[in-house]
Amino acid sequence: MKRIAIQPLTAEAFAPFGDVLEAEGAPDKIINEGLCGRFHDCARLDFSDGRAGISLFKSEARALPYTLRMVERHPLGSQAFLPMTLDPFLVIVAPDEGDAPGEPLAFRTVPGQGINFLRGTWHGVLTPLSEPGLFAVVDRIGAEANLDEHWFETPYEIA
Ligand SMILES: NC(=O)N[C@@H](O)C(=O)O
Ligand code: NI
Repeated sequence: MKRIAIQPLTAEAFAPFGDVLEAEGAPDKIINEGLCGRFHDCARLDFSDGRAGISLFKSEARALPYTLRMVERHPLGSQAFLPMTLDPFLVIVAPDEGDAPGEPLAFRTVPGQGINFLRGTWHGVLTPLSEPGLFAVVDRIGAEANLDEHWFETPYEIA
């Protein structure tokens, strides 16, 4: 298997694939009588003609090295994963190369980071690294099929 090294998640490296949500640095606005900082409008959400929904995912943790067999994408909407714990998790994306994914990239979040996949971004399914893998997920709600999967001929080892 080809090995993919896990790198730290940064907004710059992730920008072609989505957004990193984190309350770092100066907030955009101080609210609530000066007791709260608002980090405003952090993600590029897109639900085409559907509507936004918030779901909760409670996922089993994965061990490293992680065998990546498949990536998926949602052609009709973005998908945000907002951890409800402070545990880092694994984020896997792949560039689109002629409607098929290219070589994946793997990132590890730091506590307090969430992510938003842009509409149509190839990504691995939710991969927590600790239990409970509890996340709020903001994505498109609609009756249409919104999932393309690509199974790799040869899996990758993520470590
Ligand atoms: N299928 C589903 O709801 N989850 C995936 O989209 C995922 O990215 O985990
Ligand atoms: Ni997804």
